[in-house]
Amino acid sequence: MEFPFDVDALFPERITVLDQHLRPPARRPGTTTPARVDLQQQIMTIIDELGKASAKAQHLPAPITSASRMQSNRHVMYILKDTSARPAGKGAIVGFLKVGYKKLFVLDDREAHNEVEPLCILDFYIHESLQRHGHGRELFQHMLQKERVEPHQLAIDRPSQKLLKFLNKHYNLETTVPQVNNFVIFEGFFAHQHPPARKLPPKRAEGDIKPYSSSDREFLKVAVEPPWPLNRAPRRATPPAHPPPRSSSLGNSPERGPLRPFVPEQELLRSLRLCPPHPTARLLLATDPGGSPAQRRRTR
Ligand SMILES: CC(=O)SCCNC(=O)CCNC(=O)[C@H](O)C(C)(C)COP(=O)(O)OP(=O)(O)OC[C@H]1O[C@@H](n2cnc3c(N)ncnc32)[C@H](O)[C@@H]1OP(=O)(O)O
Repeated sequence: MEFPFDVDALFPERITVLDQHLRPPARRPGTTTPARVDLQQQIMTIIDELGKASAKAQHLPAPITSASRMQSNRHVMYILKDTSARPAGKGAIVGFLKVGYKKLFVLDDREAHNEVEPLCILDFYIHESLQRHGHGRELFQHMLQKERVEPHQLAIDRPSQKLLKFLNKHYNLETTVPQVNNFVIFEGFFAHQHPPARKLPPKRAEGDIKPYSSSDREFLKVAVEPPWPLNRAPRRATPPAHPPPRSSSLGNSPERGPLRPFVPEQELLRSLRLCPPHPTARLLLATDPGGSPAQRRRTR
């Protein structure tokens, strides 16, 4: 992937690691140094283009990786440059891997909920012309070493078939532990929780708790939709004009339909007993004059 500026000078190392600050790496001695703001603009251009290419490769309706999303999240991007081909002496980018810690509720093999904060594979892309040349493995290995994690300790955000094959081939990851969210975890995930699953800080104030295992890809569906099960259609006296969304089963992501009115209170409370609380639900209960504190406690 080529750019109209000198990628080779911008990223002196074969693999560059970027965090939310998008700081330009130190340049090689003797290279002219453009203004810092220009360098950061170049980095933002690279990230945006990589995000678009990755989305296209995965048939996503919109990129899940962009410079602005990097700046507003605590994700880490590993970017691999091509050190062999140097078109017009400006270098090229081979691909990237994006990771980040996320608080998730995952099921173990006894189907019990566990609150964990593992390192997650969020986005991964190698340029089409260079796939199956070992570049993906090189990036992945580098990330594992830097982050000090073992492959079975990772959670993967809705992996593609190619990524599942990749993980199987290079890391023998095959048997998954079925989940009800979009993350895939493999056998062995629960065997070693320290590290990488970060020790969680003391219980946060209720308002701070994030939605149920929110995937980075959620916003691709309906941006303002509340999470499952709050998005289920209310019971209706007359049949709906359209068939209801497919029901979910263990191991599959719940199918999300378009934004619907909230479920009736009793059904909502029943659903909430089955899953961790969500701020939207708390807001509903807090504004409901009939919702007693006892009812509210049941949602914890
Ligand atoms: C959470 C997420 O990010 S999900 C999205 C993952 N990204 C994508 O699907 C985008 C398109 N794919 C890619 O960019 C790349 O194929 C990656 C990132 C998945 C792997 O990078 P590569 O450089 O191709 O991997 P690398 O060369 O190190 O390993 C090759 C192995 O990956 C798997 N793989 C890679 N491409 C394919 C493919 N087209 N079909 C099937 N398996 C594939 C295979 O196991 C392959 O081994 P094989 O060639 O012996 O069958």
